[in-house]
Amino acid sequence: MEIGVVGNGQMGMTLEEVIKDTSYQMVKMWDVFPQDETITADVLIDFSNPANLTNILAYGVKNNIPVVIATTGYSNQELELIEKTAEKIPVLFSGNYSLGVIVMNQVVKQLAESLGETFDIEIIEKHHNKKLDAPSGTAKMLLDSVMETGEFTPVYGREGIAPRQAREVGVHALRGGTIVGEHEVIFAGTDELLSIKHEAFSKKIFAKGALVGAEWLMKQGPGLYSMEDCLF
Ligand SMILES: NC(=O)C1=CN([C@@H]2O[C@H](COP(=O)(O)OP(=O)(O)OC[C@H]3O[C@@H](n4cnc5c(N)ncnc54)[C@H](OP(=O)(O)O)[C@@H]3O)[C@@H](O)[C@H]2O)C=CC1
Ligand SMILES: O=C(O)C1=N[C@H](C(=O)O)C[C@H](O)C1
Repeated sequence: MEIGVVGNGQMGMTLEEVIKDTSYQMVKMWDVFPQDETITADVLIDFSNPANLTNILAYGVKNNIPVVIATTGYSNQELELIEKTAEKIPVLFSGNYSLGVIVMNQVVKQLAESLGETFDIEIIEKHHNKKLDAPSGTAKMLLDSVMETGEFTPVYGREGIAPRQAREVGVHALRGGTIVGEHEVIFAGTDELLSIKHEAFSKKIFAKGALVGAEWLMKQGPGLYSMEDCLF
């Protein structure tokens, strides 16, 4: 598999390192993806910035190349563009490519179905002090899973007199040091609390997951896929 890597920051460099231990080749790496790229690859993997999205998707469509999107922090308009483009080429999109988080997301859905009526749900994410977007792509994915199960209102942080309302889902973003990524969802009931937490100890888990996704995506037709589609 010949891979084009978009992003030569922390994740791009981690992916390059991980690719070296496989039979795959990295054909090129970009920080800013140009409008007129001519190089060919079997698949693009993007760990960069939403600013690259339009050019990446246009390149994918023009050359009929599948795209794995790992960048986070997209606007609703950009998410619509991803959906539209996936009608033409295979696109894999996940706020998190680690196996643990994908399974956690499934469990959160089940817990929200069972407990959402009676327990209070809060999502807490912690990341390094270089992270640009908040809340994290993973926190948004976990929130979407809760929202699928019923009528909930997201509340992003609290300040001042802000008593909790029924069916709120609190979402809290913490930033500091070199935390790789931590996500916790708590289900707080009367006199009991259930929580599920994932901690990443290395960025390699995301790179390895994206490669599993890329290999799988190359065998799919046009469509918008999740890592759940890929793994289960
Ligand atoms: N889905 C997942 O599993 C994971 C997703 N991510 C996401 O991947 C993305 C990259 O993360 P990470 O490598 O840590 O970030 P870095 O800041 O280390 O790297 C960002 C890269 O994007 C490039 N870039 C291109 N255009 C812009 C722009 N307009 N503004 C800023 N950067 C730009 C940077 O180029 P330059 O250096 O020239 O500025 C750099 O190569 C983030 O969105 C992050 O949330 C991260 C880990 C896991
Ligand atoms: O920016 C990061 O570092 C990470 N971003 C992803 C997110 O926004 O959820 C995934 C992971 O937690 C690391």
